[in-house]
Amino acid sequence: MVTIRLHNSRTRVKEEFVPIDPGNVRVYVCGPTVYDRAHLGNARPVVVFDTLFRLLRHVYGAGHVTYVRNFTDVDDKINATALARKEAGAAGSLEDLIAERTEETIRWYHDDMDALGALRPTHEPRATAYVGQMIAMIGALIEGGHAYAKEGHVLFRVRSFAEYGRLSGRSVDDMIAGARVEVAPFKEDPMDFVLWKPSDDSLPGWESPWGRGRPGWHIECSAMSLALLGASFDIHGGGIDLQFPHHENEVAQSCCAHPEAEFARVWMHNEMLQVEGKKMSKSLGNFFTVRDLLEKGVPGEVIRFVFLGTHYGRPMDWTAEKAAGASSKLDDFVRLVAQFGNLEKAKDLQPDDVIVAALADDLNTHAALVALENLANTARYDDLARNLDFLGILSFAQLEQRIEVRDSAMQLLKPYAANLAAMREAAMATKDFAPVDAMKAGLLAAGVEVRMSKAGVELLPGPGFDAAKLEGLV
Ligand SMILES: Nc1ncnc2c1ncn2[C@@H]1O[C@H](COP(=O)(O)OP(=O)(O)OP(=O)(O)O)[C@@H](O)[C@H]1O
Ligand SMILES: [Zn+2]
Repeated sequence: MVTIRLHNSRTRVKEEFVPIDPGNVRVYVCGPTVYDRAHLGNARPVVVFDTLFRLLRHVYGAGHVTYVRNFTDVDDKINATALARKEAGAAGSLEDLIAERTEETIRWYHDDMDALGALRPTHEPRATAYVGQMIAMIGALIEGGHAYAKEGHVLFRVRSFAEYGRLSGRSVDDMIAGARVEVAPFKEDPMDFVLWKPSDDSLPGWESPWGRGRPGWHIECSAMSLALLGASFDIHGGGIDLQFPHHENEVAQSCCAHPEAEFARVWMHNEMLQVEGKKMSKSLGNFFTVRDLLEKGVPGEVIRFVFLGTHYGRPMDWTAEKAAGASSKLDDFVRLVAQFGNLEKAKDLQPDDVIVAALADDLNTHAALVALENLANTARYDDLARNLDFLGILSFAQLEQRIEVRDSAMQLLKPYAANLAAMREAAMATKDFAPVDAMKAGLLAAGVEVRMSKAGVELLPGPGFDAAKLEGLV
């Protein structure tokens, strides 16, 4: 069996990964708060943990991995978005507007992440479907002395958990000194964080022993991971921006509610997608959405390929150069598979050992891409196709479609190639090359790659090939 090694942010070392139950390897990743389109930064953890999911499925079997990624569909940012729409005159109750917004955002999210080749997780729980479990967990925390209710709020008593700060490597006192903790009259200690808060009539709320209210963000993940994966599971992932306070608070809640269990054994954090050295984020306003890029004609496989070029533990920038490089490399791969590969044979192959070993080494995706290129350079075209599919860059279905489009374009271009060859013949005699040049320019404008040599004229569909632009060329 392949040995997987992962950098565990909890222990801060790269460790051999040993699942609690190899028959059911369990992974939880914090998903999006669904109030708006995902920006490119939000897509990074999706690609990173999809790659992990694919590796685990390969090593332990597709039916032996449970991957949970939640939707946070109750949150003050969602309420604010819906309220703004209501104030702008949108029809329907606030609750309807909230439901409409979260449904719409979840659809967008699926469309965008599907385009990046991300497999759907095994479960995608919505927080609003687990409020009962959250209330139960909060009740247990109060009973155990780890939380207290005051003025309709329930707060987690941070000082009751000696290990608070372990995950992010901070002491409680440092945190108080450095953090923007909210001081509130209902808190015993400024570090204490909200498990439950009261909702007035204008806000979504659930009945609870502490009055009508809604959960805090952190308890959502603790309750959903418990419900779907149990009190101890293998891997918990998310962006490094969530390590503190979100993950620290998840640990505190889950470990105090279930002291007999270990919660997440391995913690993995992806570094940030940056814009000029700063985290891409909604609050800084320095973002563009995945949809923006897709609509600009940057296909999902190019985005994924660029992401895989940098190790998840390192910050990275998105640049047009990287996208152009990825795009031309992928075009080369497709051309090679189309010309020399056999997809039916490729489907029977196993993923390449070197690529699997690279991923097993703490998801060394950069090395995996180098190995992929090596398959192309050593004429292993069926393996190339197999591993494009394995890495989620181009599935077999996408490859088939690309090859079909390419073949029909080649068919379409045949008469143009014959024509151009004839024009060149004629120009040799008349010495007037202007018609040849005009034809060539027209073909280039239609995204056609023109190769003219002594041997003849070859026309190939290039990346921006547009058949409609061929009209009127002959
Ligand atoms: N710039 C980024 N690079 C990589 N991952 C990011 C980036 N920004 C957010 N994430 C990750 O995206 C996931 C979804 O997070 P969440 O829904 O909380 O983001 P958000 O609040 O919409 O983003 P923002 O941080 O822009 O306000 C989390 O795992 C988070 O760590
Ligand atoms: Zn979470």
